[in-house]
Amino acid sequence: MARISFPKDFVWGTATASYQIEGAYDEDGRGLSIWDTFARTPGKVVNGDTGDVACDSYHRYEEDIALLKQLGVKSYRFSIAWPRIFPQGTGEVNEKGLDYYRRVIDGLIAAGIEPAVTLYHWDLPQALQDKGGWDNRETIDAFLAYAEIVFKAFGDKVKSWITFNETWCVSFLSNFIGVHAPGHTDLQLATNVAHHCLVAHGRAVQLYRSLNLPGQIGTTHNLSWSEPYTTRPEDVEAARRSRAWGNEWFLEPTLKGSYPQFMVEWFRGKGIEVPILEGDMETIGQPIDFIGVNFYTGGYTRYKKDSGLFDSEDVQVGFDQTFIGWNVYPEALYKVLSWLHEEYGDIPIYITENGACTDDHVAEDGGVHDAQRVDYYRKHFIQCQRLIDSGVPLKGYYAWSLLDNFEWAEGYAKRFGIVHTDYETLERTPKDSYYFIQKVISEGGFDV
Ligand SMILES: OC[C@@H]1[C@@H](O)[C@H](O)[C@@H](O)c2nc(CNc3ccccc3)cn21
Repeated sequence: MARISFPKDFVWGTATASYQIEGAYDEDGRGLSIWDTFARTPGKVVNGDTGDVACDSYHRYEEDIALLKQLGVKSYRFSIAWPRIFPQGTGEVNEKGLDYYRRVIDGLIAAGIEPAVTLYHWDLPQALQDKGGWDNRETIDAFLAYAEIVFKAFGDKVKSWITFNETWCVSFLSNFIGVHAPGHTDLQLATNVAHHCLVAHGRAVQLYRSLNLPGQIGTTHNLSWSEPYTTRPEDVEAARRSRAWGNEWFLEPTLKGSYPQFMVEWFRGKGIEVPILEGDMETIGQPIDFIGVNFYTGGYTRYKKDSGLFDSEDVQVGFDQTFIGWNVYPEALYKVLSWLHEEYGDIPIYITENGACTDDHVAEDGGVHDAQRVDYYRKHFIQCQRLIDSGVPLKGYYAWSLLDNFEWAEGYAKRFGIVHTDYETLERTPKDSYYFIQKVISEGGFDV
C-alpha cells in the first residue's frame, strides 16, 4: 500500500466563474455581457440555456461559502463580473456590484477561506464588444480602469489575483473556432484578440505593482498535451505545432516576453501577423508571482496534410473519456507541468482548474454517486504527488468546479461540479467526489 501525501502548506481550493454561477443577470445594475447576448442567439447554447439564473449564487453565496467551509479548502477561486462593476464597460461605477463582491469576500474571510479572484473569466461588457471588443486596443484601457477599481476596493483583503482565465479560449476558441462568445471565425481577428488580452494582462500586473498591495498576481492558461501518435518526424512536428498553439503561444510571451518564432513563421505563412506595437512584449512579459494552469485532458496527434491549422489531426484511441468526450489522461498532467518547469524555470504553479464531466443524478438514497469523477480526481492527485516529488513547484490545486453550473455552449447539460445543482430548486447536494476531496484535505492525502 502506497501513500499519497501533500505538503501541509499545499493550497486546496475549488473554482467557479461569475457568469456560470451567479444568475441575477439584470439585478442591482448589472449590465449585459457578451455571454448574455451569445446565449440568447438561437443555436449557440444547448437547449437555449442562459446564465440568467444559473446557480443563483448572487443570492445563495452564503450557502456556497458554507459548502466550502465544510469541504475544508484553504482558498476559493471565483471571478468578478466586469458588467457588475461597469455596466457599460466604462464610465460610472455600479456600487451595488462592488457591494456584492464585498459580501462574498468578507464571508469567505470570516469562514477562514482565502479569496482568489479572476479579473476576467469571459464576460466582457456587451457595450465594449459593440465597439470592437478585444480586437479594439482601447478595450485594454477599459480593462485597466476596471482592474484599478477592484484592486483598490478589495486589494487589502484579496491576496491572490488572476488577470485572465484562458486567453486561448478568449481569443481562438471564441473568435476563430467560434463556439464561444462573441462567436467570430476570423484567425487574424483572433490573433489580435490574443495579443491585446496579453497586453492587458501585462498592464494590469504593472498597475497592481504600482499600488503596492500585499498580495500575488499571475494569470491562468489552459494547457493541453498533444503527444505524437508515432515517433515519425512528421507526427512529432505536427504534435509540436498543435501543442504550441495553446501552450507556447501564451506562455512564451507571458514568461519570456516573446512569441515562439517557429509558430510566428507558421502563421506568417498563412498571412497572419501579430499586431505588436513598440513596448508590447516588454509589457506582456512583466514578471508575475505564479502561473495558473487549467488542465483537463490530453491525447495523440499525427500529421495530416492540409488538415486544420497545423497539418495535423487528433487520434482518438486508447483512452477512456468523460461525459463531455474528453480523454482521461492523468499522466499528461505530469508531462505538461514537467515540461513547463523545464522550459520556464521555478515559477510557482497552481493548478487553477482540473475536473471531470460525468452524467450525474441524485440517487434514491439522496446521494450523487459520481464514481468516475472520484477516480478522475484520485488519478490526477497521484500525478500532483509525482510533480511535487520531482521538484516541480506545484503550490496548489483548485477543483473545477464547486457546483454544477452553466457550462458555456453546453448549457446545463454538462456537469463538472463536486456539488450537484438542482436547476429547478437550486438545491445543492454534495456528491461522493466532494466527500472524497474533503477526506483528502483533512487527512493530507490518501492510500493507493
Ligand atoms: O469546461 C469546463 C471548464 C469551464 O467550465 C471553465 O469556465 C473554463 O475555465 C474551462 N476551461 C477548460 C479547458 N479549456 C477548454 C477547451 C475547450 C472548450 C472549453 C474549455 C475547461 N473549463
